[in-house]
Amino acid sequence: MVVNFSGMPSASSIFTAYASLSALVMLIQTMLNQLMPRQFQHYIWSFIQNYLRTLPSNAAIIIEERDGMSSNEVYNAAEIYLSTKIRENIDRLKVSKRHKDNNLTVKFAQCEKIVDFFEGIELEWRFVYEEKKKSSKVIDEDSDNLLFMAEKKYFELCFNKKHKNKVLDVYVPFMLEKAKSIRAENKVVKLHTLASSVSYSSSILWDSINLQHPSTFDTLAIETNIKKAIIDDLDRFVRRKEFYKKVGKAWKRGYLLYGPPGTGKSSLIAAMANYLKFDIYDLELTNVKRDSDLRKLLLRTANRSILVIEDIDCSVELPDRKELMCADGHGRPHDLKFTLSGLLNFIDGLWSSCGDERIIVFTTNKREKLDPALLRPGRMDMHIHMSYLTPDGFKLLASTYLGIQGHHPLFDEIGESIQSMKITPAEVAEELMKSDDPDTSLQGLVNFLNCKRIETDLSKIKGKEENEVHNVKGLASDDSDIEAVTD
Ligand SMILES: Nc1ncnc2c1ncn2[C@@H]1O[C@H](COP(=O)(O)OP(=O)(O)OP(=O)(O)O)[C@@H](O)[C@H]1O
Ligand SMILES: [Mg+2]
Repeated sequence: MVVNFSGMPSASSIFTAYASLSALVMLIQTMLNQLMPRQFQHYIWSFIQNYLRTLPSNAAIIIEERDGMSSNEVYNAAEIYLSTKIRENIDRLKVSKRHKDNNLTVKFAQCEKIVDFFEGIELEWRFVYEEKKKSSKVIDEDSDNLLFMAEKKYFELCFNKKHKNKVLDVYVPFMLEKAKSIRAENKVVKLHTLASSVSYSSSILWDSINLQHPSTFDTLAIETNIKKAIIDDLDRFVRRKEFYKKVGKAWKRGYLLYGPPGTGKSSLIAAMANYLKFDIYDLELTNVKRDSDLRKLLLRTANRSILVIEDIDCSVELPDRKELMCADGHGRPHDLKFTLSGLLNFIDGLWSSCGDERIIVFTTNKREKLDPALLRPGRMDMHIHMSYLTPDGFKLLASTYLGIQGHHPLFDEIGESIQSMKITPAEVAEELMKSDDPDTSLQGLVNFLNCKRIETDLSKIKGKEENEVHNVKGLASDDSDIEAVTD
């Protein structure tokens, strides 16, 4: 952190001076705004500031918006931190909202001040905005954009000189941390998907939209102990930065979600993202043609994110690298397709060591169809079985979809049916959405479950009959051909 100290007057005297001057300052400001040209206003302001700086025993930290060509993290943090103090402290506010934001951004306007108290220290913040006479061109290091610098913005933080070390060593880091957690709280979770115009020649890019999936751990109907184990695992993962460093492992975690369609695999991923406020990168393997594309895409994923590869069993044929080398004929690695080993090695190696707090999730309907390389111990840290609905899971759905908190006369009947059949949460959720009236919805569900039971019984009978015919045929053709019988 680069600190810019101005040789400064005393905090108490500057505060007293500000206090007594404050009314006068407001008056002058109003007059200036109305009567004088902008340049002259600026001159008067500089004069007042310089006068205040001559007061003894005060220190001030200047926090400029930019540090040379790159943006200043302390400035950004100060802006966020102070936005939480603004409403109660000052009356002139700047309010804005970008399209992608959920909340209003509140900043304080030129020459307003905020007094903050930290462990008995009084700290006064002021925001200063200066227009430069001549604009200068610089390249923004963060975004590579060309900027025209026609203004200078900075915060001035004044306090008593004797607290200089504490302010620098404790208060400023405290403010940085606070800003980080506020930023995380307000973060809009994004869903990154592959840009649609994909061809062999053009490179593939991520496209992002706000994740609108409302699934949370509260709305997810899965067994309570599984839910708790997942939440505990995620919590442990995010707080273990030092642990991963100590043991020399990349800070990443892999989850394999498996189970029938409609049991909540995708909903669980959304719940994880909403819980951690991590962005999701949905990697559609069918759109990726080459190992090199895959590497590029993976390297363009941000930290604190979840990389998702859905339906890994059927999304793409992943031939083994050896086969491809043979196909090439010269023993050269083939680049026209990508390989499962390429994917897994890259994820385990370079990708995870290039970033922090990476989560990777694979989903499948059929775990038994997966390549053994994926199931190898240590590859995926947690295998989560998403199964059919349980009576408890149903109660949670009834509470989320219909607002029924306690018991309902139809619950026992529905519970018994759910217990004895394979019903997915998706099927039940669909039934519960059919009416606004809870009684009608539940009755609809009872009817649905009865029909399903009849269908299941019928198909069982049909299956049994076919099996019997099959057995008789097998025995008739060849007594020893047990394989044919069992097939
Ligand atoms: N466990 C669950 N808890 C709450 N709602 C669920 C659950 N499972 C499914 N649903 C509901 O069913 C819909 C479909 O579920 P989801 O897409 O998460 O299933 P999936 O397991 O990913 O299915 P697929 O294997 O077809 O991708 C969800 O939008 C949600 O409304
Ligand atoms: Mg899914």
